[in-house]
Amino acid sequence: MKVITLGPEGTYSHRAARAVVGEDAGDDAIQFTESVADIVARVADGEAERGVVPIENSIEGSVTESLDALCDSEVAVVLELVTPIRHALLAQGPEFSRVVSHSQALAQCRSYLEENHPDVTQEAVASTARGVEIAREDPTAAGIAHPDTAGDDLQVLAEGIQDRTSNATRFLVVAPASERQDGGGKTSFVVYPNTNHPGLLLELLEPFAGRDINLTRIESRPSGERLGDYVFHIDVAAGLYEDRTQEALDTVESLVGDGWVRTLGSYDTRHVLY
Ligand SMILES: O=C(O)C(=O)C[C@]1(C(=O)O)C=C[C@@H](O)C=C1
Repeated sequence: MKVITLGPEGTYSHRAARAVVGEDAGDDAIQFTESVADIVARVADGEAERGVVPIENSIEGSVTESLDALCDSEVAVVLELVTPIRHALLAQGPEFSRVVSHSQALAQCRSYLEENHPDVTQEAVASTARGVEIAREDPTAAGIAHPDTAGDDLQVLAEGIQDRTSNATRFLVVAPASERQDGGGKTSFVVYPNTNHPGLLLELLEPFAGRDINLTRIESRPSGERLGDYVFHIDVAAGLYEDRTQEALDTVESLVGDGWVRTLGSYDTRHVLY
């Protein structure tokens, strides 16, 4: 199975993608791109069978680029992967003047950096692994990434530098929309009401609450159409195979007259340790 994820090699997304292709898969089973939106678009276009994208971190919250990509391209979600994230500080030596990493990784290590390296500048790049590549070429740069990315030429200056030991990131495995599943313990929807009136959100959530369906997450993102206009990402702890989920979905669809509801499908959760 061809899987595409965030590169270059060595990102946390790459580590999560390995769980999808299996340990025995060849090197060419995983392809890389440096944009999350591109991962989702290439799966939607049928160029890759699966895509692995980070969606939410326990410290820093949503990966908004991924949420927006799920609105812009039509795909299905077929699996959720949850992995612990333990960051290391990597550089050619202990003297460096800038830290280069993914914005999520920098934010997850905010307290550590403030306490230990208050004077270094912080630069966000497309991935943790891209930051490591920069550190490999530039002695003034340090990366924040998985310690295994250090190789022979970088020193692991500190390990476990995330602000909480419980740090974990949730990844979604996306597939072409035709592979949308009804089976699984969770279901994701994207709802664009395209209207606004008092109690609208309450009306959209009542169909779930009234059927005893637990919401595991709701996130609003700007629709991009106009200020104050939102798209809602809703995850529930129920599968589409259940009557109660179908009934709730029918009610939500009837509420969004000029808007739309995208059903991303049902899926299970796998916890991946590495
Ligand atoms: O840069 C990486 O290594 C990624 O896979 C991206 C990403 C993210 O977007 O959250 C994945 C897991 C960690 O939370 C840090 C960065």
